[in-house]
Amino acid sequence: MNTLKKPTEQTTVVDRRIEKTVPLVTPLALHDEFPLGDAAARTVAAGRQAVVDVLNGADDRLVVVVGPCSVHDAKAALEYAERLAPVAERLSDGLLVVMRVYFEKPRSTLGWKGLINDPGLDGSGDVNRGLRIARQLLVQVTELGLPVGCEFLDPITPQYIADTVGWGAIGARTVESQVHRQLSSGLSMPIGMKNRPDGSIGTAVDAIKAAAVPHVFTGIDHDGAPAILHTRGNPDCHLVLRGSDGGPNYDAESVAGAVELLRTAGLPERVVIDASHGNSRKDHLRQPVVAEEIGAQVAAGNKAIVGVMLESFLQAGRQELDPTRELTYGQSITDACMGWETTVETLEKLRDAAVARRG
Ligand SMILES: O=C[C@H](O)[C@H](O)COP(=O)(O)O
Ligand SMILES: C=C(OP(=O)(O)O)C(=O)O
Repeated sequence: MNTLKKPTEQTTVVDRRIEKTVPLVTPLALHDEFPLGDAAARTVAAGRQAVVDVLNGADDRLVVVVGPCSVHDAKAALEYAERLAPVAERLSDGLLVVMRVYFEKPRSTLGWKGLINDPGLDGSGDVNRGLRIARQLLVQVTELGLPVGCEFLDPITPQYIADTVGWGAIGARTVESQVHRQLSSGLSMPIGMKNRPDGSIGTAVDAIKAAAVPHVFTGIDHDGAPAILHTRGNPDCHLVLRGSDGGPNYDAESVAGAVELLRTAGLPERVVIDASHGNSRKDHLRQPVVAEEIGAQVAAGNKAIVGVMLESFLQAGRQELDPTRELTYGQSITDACMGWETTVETLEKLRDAAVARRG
């Protein structure tokens, strides 16, 4: 219910297209309900620092951000995390594994906008429930010792979940947005800036520069009260090459071009490469091939490649969100993902590539 009291004349001009307003849980209440324990907080802090060390060349491993395109079922996502944790440990001499736990989906036009926005998968928009499920899962995954990666899309939600996140992304569709650049300047973890869907890398380079410095913008504080946020600037933003509508940009020539752009901009020469999206043309069968080609560049000594992103779930492929039939357990309802076995093989090859580069 909108409770603003207004004179009659004003009621004819205010909120003409707001159907209803529902109170939102406060960040503090959600933190109290699902607290991040000491061990989980250590996982977050250590994960962030390890990513920064890889970005800065102090750690010669590859960061691999791997997991479902989106979480729509917390049970399946937790099962995935339970499988991933021991694999991450086994390959930790070459890889720093961060699990993709994505709750916010930017859409090209329309579509399901992710579990925080619509946990019922039916357009009912129960954001309070979505935030609860999301935070609980994030805490559970970090309790397994796995650092978590999220895309930040809504400028309000970080207050609810950002303390659990080890690595963040600003997506291809929002990398040009001042709101997201300001937000990144205040986020506590390293942020990957993706190239634009049309392929513009310059826009992501601009985002890295913009987020590196302090900003002042409006948001909410932990009590949920409106607040003016003064940020410190984020020195740990970096480029993510995700291909484009026109084709991939993971090949050696494209990577060299991107690194040159970073060098010319006076930025550290480091890139994460997303093997999915424009680089696989959203074909999950292409992802292991792309990852292998990225691995070959790494094994040949390319030190600018500091990370790889993979979209992977328990079951290969994707399914339509169809209310008339039951969903297949552990399969993506957004972009197609690699299945579990292929994921493990791909991670093992990337680990070998990182170890070969060291040698
Ligand atoms: O990662 C997921 C999708 O690529 C992204 O949300 C855009 O999806 P859409 O083009 O199907 O809307
Ligand atoms: C939406 C995503 O990617 P992009 O912004 O590159 O399309 C994603 O990684 O979920």
